[in-house]
Amino acid sequence: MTQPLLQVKGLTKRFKDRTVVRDVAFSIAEGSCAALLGPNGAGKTTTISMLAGLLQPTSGSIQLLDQSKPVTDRRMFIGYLPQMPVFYPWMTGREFLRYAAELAGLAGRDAVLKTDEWLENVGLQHAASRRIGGYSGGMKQRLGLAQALIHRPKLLILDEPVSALDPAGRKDVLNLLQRIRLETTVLFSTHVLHDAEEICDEILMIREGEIALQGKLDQIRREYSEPVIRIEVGGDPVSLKWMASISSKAFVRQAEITGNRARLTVTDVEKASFELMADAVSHQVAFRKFESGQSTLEDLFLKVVQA
Ligand SMILES: Nc1ncnc2c1ncn2[C@@H]1O[C@H](COP(=O)(O)OP(=O)(O)OP(=O)(O)O)[C@@H](O)[C@H]1O
Repeated sequence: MTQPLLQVKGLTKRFKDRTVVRDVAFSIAEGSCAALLGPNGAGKTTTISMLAGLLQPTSGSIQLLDQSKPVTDRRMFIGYLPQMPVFYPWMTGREFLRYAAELAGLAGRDAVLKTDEWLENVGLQHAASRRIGGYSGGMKQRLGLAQALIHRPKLLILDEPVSALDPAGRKDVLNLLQRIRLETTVLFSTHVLHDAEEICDEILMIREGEIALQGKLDQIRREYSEPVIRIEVGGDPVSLKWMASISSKAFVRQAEITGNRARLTVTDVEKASFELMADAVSHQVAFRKFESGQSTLEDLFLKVVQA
């Protein structure tokens, strides 16, 4: 069993009379990659800021553990990249990273060596002598990652690391995170499920400041996947009337019908497909689309978020 690296209990943050993070509890095992997933305003940045030590919790505990022993030097243990990292645009990439290395406690030759090593790791060696003001969003984010990792932290915490990037920048940063996660435990926040699915093995879904769902991605996928049928019919009165009647079928557990489209959660996908088709043919319904399969994590995410 892998050791927990981070243990959070009862974490709560109130701003004046408003509670924006409420009784959040989770733990992150060494070597895992966890996504804190939630819609805008769910409380991701507030939670991450408390974990990074930038915001004082109203109550609750955050424990960092190294081989089961409490960590005292948080600065060396954690690498952190905020949602909007601030760079000095007049500095070169190399100057900035050297400065970051010194701030992280590295000195002299060690700082120089680490600076070069990380410029190369994030693919910025050729741009190292250029001013950051001329960097693209993806380059800045890679520089931010190098800054967060230069002191070899055990835990890397990132707040929406790819949200502001174009598809190419996003891919660059996700690839880099994929590589890093082989040796560093990663926690990152995102409101994009796809980003979480791409590199993470654990998810924590947060909604209105509370954890709505958490666990291993595979397990959640298995546990919550349900047989689903999606139908689209023509806009004629006969088809629409039939559509409005299908939610009462015995095999339909849940129906979301909007006009000529329906998404049905059913008990048995084969039986339901057969009966729906036979019924539609006998009523002369104009089918445009009929799709059967399992619900996706996206369906679950939307359900959790919209609940
Ligand atoms: N300093 C503050 N004072 C008062 N309310 C705050 C403060 N910081 C955040 N909030 C509120 O707390 C809630 C959660 O904000 P937070 O930034 O943590 O959400 P988020 O999930 O990171 O959202 P986003 O994806 O938009 O960044 C929001 O309603 C926000 O307005």
